[in-house]
Amino acid sequence: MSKNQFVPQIPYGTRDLLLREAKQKRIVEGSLAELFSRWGYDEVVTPTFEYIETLTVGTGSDMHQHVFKFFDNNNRILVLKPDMTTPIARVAATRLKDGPLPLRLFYLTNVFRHEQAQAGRQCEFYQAGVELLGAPGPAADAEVVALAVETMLESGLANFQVSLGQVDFINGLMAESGLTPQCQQQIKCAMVSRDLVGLGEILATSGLTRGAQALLQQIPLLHGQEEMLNKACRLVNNDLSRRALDNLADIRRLLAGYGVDRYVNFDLGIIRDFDYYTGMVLEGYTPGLGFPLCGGGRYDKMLASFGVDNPATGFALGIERVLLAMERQGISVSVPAPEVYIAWAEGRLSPAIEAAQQCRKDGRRTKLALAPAARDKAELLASASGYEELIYIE
Ligand SMILES: N[C@@H](Cc1c[nH]c[nH+]1)C(=O)O
Repeated sequence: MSKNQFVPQIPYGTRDLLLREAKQKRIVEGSLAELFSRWGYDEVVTPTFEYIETLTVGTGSDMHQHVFKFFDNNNRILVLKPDMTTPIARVAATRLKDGPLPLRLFYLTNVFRHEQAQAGRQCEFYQAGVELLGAPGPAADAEVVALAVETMLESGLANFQVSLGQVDFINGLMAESGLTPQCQQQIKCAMVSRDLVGLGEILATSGLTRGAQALLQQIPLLHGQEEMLNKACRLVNNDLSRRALDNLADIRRLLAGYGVDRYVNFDLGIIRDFDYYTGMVLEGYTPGLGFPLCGGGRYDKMLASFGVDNPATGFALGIERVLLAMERQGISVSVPAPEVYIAWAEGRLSPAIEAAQQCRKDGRRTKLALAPAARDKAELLASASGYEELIYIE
């Protein structure tokens, strides 16, 4: 073997989805596409890459470090899309701006973010999601939360929870504290990564009173059912946070009508890694997976950045994360078995082709042997590969 033999590799954070995995992905995506259309959502497909100015609208400065960048022939910077919310906001504010509102759009796509790769968390990954544009208020948020729950049920998961937070709850507390924007940002970063020790250290040097520190330190621990919202309401002293809690209670009331409220709880410590959220935020979790299966929320300012001032809300689900959770929980996606294997004796290829074409016309999954084989060998091969039927042409 030559010393410099070429070993083909794939880039960091990418994966080949082979055979069964690719089939499972397609089955899950197919059933989600049907679910979304049953809820009145229409599919959109946008370019894989766009100009950096477009795709980083509202995502926060941190996102610049996480996008894959390259240049076009005119030296303009392009990026691979890190999510679909921004491209959909662009489409809604441009080509779809004169259509009736609200707009209900869905997507199934790969997205790209530079991350520390691990199982269920690659740099290229697949999302199924919806965006509901042009509708303010809890009715739209409740629809999105209910659909997030249905999405996970449709994928085959049973053991999961969708947690709801509200960015204005934390914003109100930050404003109440009088901390500098820089210190507020540090606190939010510690909360995004659920780093309670780091949060404690930042608060200890923040100059806040002990009472104010204790209040902010408690935020990540504020999760539970509706009683927790009442408890949180007693802790805060500002209208923004109180209105945020009322908003969550309104959404929760509507969710009861969808029959999904047992899958929903509250977590006031949720801070998403995109800066564009302006209201309710959601994250879906399942045991055994240390990161959310789905995430989303309300983003009422993003469309204004594209020139059309409309509210919006939505969520996206990580397809590989769902498949990984199902595998870990022993839930199988039933992949259709191969149906017919057509083998043939020496000189009988033409009638075998005819037989194969007939089976395919009849809608049966059919594989045709490409070389002659003895019947006993063909029988062995067909049963080892799990075919339902062998047709042997002699
Ligand atoms: N784009 C977000 C999810 C989302 C959809 N709509 C609103 N938020 C993400 O990838 O996490």
